[in-house]
Amino acid sequence: MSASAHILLQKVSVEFPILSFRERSLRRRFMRAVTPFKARPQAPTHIVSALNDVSLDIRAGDRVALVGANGAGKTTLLRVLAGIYHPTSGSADVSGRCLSLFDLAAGFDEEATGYENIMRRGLVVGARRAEIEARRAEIADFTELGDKLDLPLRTYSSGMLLRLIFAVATAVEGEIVLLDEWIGVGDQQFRRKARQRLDDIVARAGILVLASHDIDLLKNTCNRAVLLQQGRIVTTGTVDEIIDRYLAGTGGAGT
Ligand SMILES: Nc1ncnc2c1ncn2[C@@H]1O[C@H](COP(=O)(O)OP(=O)(O)OP(=O)(O)O)[C@@H](O)[C@H]1O
Repeated sequence: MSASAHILLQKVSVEFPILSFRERSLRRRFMRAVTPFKARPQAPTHIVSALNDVSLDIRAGDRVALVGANGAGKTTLLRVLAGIYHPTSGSADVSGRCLSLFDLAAGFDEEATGYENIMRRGLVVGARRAEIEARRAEIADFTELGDKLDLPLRTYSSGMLLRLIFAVATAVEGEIVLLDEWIGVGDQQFRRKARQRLDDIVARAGILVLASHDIDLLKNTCNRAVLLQQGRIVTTGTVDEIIDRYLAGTGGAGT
């Protein structure tokens, strides 16, 4: 297990400015472009505050459960840790290589072959070209897709696609593993194999951050938990304490 992994979030907020539908229409955008600046009406925007003043110190050995109702900010927090979103204010320092096991379909190209996609997606998850080339045969073997890897992705069944996506996403190791729900893919036999691979990756990681609504999974996998509500941390503690509190409705949906 990597002992050097460390995450330090200090007062992190993430806001999304939302343009109104009217403002996004092509005609409106054209009119704005041709209207002198002073004569333009103010853009009617709405701001969604997805994370608000979030501070966390996560160290090697921590298996952190992100707990909260729909829209609480769990995925946004994972995306900040993965470097996909930058904080609107505050700072996010993440030391250690991150393996982001969510948004898995990003970086795949329907028209490219399975083999070409192994390289494309590998680069998206931050692996080096030489590293992916060295692991190409192992990734191909893991998918059990054989000659189908020479065909474009658009010819794959959904199960075949998931095998490829999972095999590539888990081909490189991370000191920090970020998971948005546990991944279960494929038919029964592949699912067992995938579960074993994921268990091994998590066991070797220095830090795990797992967002899920599956209480048993969180209790069995994590040792710490963070309860989020409307983008704010309500409380942190042991996974049992926090889940009991969440289930009791303190920080749950609608509270
Ligand atoms: N790209 C975006 N643009 C605008 N608002 C967003 C965006 N992403 C998230 N949000 C908003 O931020 C808030 C937090 O969303 P997030 O996806 O982080 O919640 P979550 O806790 O992961 O929810 P769930 O359990 O449903 O997956 C929600 O109000 C959501 O509507």
